[in-house]
Amino acid sequence: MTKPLFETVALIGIGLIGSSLARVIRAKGLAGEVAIATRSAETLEAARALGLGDSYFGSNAEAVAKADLVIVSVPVGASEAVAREIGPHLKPGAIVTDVGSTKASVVRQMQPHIPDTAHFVPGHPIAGTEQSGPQAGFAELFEGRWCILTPPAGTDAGAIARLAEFWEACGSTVEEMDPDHHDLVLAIVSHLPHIIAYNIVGTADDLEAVTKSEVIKYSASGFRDFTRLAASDPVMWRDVCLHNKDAILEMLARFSEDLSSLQRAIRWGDGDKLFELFTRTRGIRRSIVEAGQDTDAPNFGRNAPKTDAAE
Ligand SMILES: NC(=O)C1=CN([C@@H]2O[C@H](COP(=O)(O)OP(=O)(O)OC[C@H]3O[C@@H](n4cnc5c(N)ncnc54)[C@H](O)[C@@H]3O)[C@@H](O)[C@H]2O)C=CC1
Ligand SMILES: O=C(O)C(=O)Cc1ccc(O)cc1
Repeated sequence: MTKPLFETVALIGIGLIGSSLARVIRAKGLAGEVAIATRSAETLEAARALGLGDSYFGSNAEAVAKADLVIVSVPVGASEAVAREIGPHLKPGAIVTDVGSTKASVVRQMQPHIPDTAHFVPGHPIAGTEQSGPQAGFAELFEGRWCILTPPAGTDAGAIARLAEFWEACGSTVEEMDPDHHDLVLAIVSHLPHIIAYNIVGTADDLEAVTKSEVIKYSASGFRDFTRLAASDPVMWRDVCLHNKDAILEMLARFSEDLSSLQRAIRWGDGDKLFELFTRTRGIRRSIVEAGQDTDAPNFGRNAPKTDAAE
């Protein structure tokens, strides 16, 4: 086995993403030692039972003391609390990163607590599923996926390169981006689809005539795809909405305008307009498939083993 990229990696938060990292680190020998801390004692015990790490800590501060790389994988609303706890205990030269789905807010929350002696390089793997918890992770999650890094100006280039090397070893392709740009792009390609899914499933559930058994019985694959997204973790997605508020509201405004236009076309029987839009969007799907970005739905969970939580 080749030399590990990092002597000790600390994983703060051991849910879907943290546990997938633990598994790929072990599978590819990317660290000499993996230290794990998470908020609840129950989750820590679950991680221990799954054998995800080498050492387990009830305190985030204790877990980072020896670490060369610290990866924070918690809901974005918990980022500041975690940074405040770990900041004073970081080893000089340590790299601190995160995996949060929003970036500008995470930078605002964490950066003030990271000492100058450490390197802060925020990140976001564009890889996940609707599941959560330490049982849900799998080593192949990051394979063939993008990982976006949003280092603040002036970040040590060597630290960025080492983190990029880590993500590449996990199977990802790394891109650098400005945090605000990241938040705008992700608002339309990831956050809005989830919000729309939560909304349509909620609307269907509210309609007495098609509730419960009929929603399940007659749901065609289109609606089923929405129910998968709408089964995503409520804490995580509450935090994404609260912490990428401006970009999401901007994209929702655009979305509502376009939806009104579609509504008008249906009301006035404007078949040409409907045909033009549906033809254009079909082309977009085809170009995604041709680019090898998608094989078949559901895209993001393609390698996920079936677990009870998935049912
Ligand atoms: N689920 C997904 O598909 C993806 C999620 N992300 C991001 O990754 C992060 C983690 O998400 P998941 O792993 O899916 O969530 P999860 O719910 O599976 O795991 C979250 C973990 O954080 C722990 N935690 C919460 N507050 C904490 C605190 N103060 N200190 C220590 N641990 C704490 C929980 O105990 C749990 O182990 C989120 O920021 C999310 O936006 C990024 C890409 C994909
Ligand atoms: O399950 C899906 O379809 C996803 O979209 C997973 C996902 C969720 C959040 C992210 O920040 C990145 C990927």
